[in-house]
Amino acid sequence: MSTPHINATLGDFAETVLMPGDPLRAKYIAENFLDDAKQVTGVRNMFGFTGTYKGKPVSIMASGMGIPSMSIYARELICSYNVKNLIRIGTCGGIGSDIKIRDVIFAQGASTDSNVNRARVRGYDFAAIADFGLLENGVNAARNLGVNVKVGNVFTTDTFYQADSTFYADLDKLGVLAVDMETAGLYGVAAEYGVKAMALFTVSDHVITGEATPAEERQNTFNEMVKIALESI
Ligand SMILES: O=P(O)(O)O[C@H]1O[C@H](CO)[C@@H](O)[C@H]1O
Ligand SMILES: O=c1cc[nH]c(=O)[nH]1
Repeated sequence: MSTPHINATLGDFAETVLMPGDPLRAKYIAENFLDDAKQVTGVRNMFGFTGTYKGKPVSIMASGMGIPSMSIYARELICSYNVKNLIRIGTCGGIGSDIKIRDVIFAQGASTDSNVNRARVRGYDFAAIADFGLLENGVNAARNLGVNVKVGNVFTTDTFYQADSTFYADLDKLGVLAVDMETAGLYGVAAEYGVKAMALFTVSDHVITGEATPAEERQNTFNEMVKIALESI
């Protein structure tokens, strides 16, 4: 059995799937963190792998960039492959003045300029939130690994290149920690189908100060976040 975008068979995915945006990061994680990893899907090069971490089955599946792409993969994983826990492991742009590049941030909630979640509630606001259990496990795993994390509201945008950069200052005043492009969509899909979702990120750049992580350091901070996610399951 396959879906329009995933050519795996039922049983190929574990109940818990970690989702980076980038397919090559999915491959990197499978090769460097999992035991007995095998590729289970590759339609459009949106790679998915299943293996074990410390004996527990886990899958890694890329989401691509943006809410529409994430929503397609999340929906197909849930409805056709019985996935129950979706954990986004991404990069984000820092917004808050106390957010530094390389920080790890958990998205307790995700605001958005997309209409997808309002469409789910007849045009009203929908508070897109992380599953509390996944969030708690993630924060505890970070504490056990000695990693300081920030937890709060993020903003999921459809527009990577904002025309008006003062928008970020407005978000900062509202306490929004960071910007990404998928989390509000993931939380909306998970709520619609009654499964659990959570997102954590490493801060790759700061959208107000312009500071960015040097490429060679990006992998190290990314590894830290992957370890937190894997230890949390
Ligand atoms: O690193 P990933 O997980 O792709 O996340 C961030 O990076 C992409 C933009 O460069 C968007 O997908 C954004 O959400
Ligand atoms: O979505 C994202 C991710 C990283 N940096 C940004 O500015 N935006």
